Amino acid sequence: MTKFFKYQGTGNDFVMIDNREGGFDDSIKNVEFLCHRRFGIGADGLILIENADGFDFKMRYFNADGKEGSMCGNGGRCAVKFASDLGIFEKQATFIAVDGPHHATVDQGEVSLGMIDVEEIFDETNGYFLNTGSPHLVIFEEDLDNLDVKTKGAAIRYSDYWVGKGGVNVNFVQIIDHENIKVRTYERGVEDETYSCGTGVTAAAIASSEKKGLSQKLNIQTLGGKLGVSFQRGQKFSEILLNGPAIFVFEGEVL
Ligand SMILES: N[C@@H](CCC[C@H](N)C(=O)O)C(=O)O
Repeated sequence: MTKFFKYQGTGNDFVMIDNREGGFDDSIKNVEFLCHRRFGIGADGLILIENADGFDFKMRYFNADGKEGSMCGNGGRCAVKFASDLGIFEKQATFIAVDGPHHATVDQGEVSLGMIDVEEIFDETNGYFLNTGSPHLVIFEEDLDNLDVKTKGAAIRYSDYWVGKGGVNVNFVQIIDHENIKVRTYERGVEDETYSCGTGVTAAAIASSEKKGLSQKLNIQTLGGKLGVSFQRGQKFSEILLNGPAIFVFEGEVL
């Protein structure tokens, strides 16, 4: 039996496993099964909390397709809340993930997560590309409510160009005003629109500030709720913080 916990961060949902003693079957088949919304628990991804020397914990992230992925921002926030609920730390945590060390703070249900520095924004034919721990394309749109995100996002993600680069997450952004944007994301590895994507809204906020002159502290409306992103701009984009809720949903055991 595998003991699991389900968490969500603005509707981006994750199966969480405490794997500090090892033993979890992290095969593609098993992770895909656990994330399956009909045959399994159902989630956009699965996260393992493991031990790591010099850190409070190590986070390993797998997409719903069962493959170990790049960084997940909402998953990172949920991992921090899970580790806090397990009693691994009190208010401040330092953990290691696939993209390097992260610092985070928890204040009840809110988690503020430090993201990796972003070196550069690349102009692409249909948007802006940046890596916030995961690869993201940011496309500005006038009307997000009436956009077919799944069809449009999949067409871009599966284009020869992006498949050749290992795939991409596609974020559609509508500017509301100087401090507010709306974001909808097609996620690689889930291969669908998710309710929210942490590394995606981080990319959207940086691109909105840099390319459209918006604030360096933005409120972001996603399908699953509100997130905040702030950062500093120097030679690169640094001190990037992703803030928002990370919520325990239920726990159980699965064969
Ligand atoms: N939902 C995540 C993003 C996870 C990574 C992505 N699916 C990929 O493999 O590129 C987030 O909150 O950042």
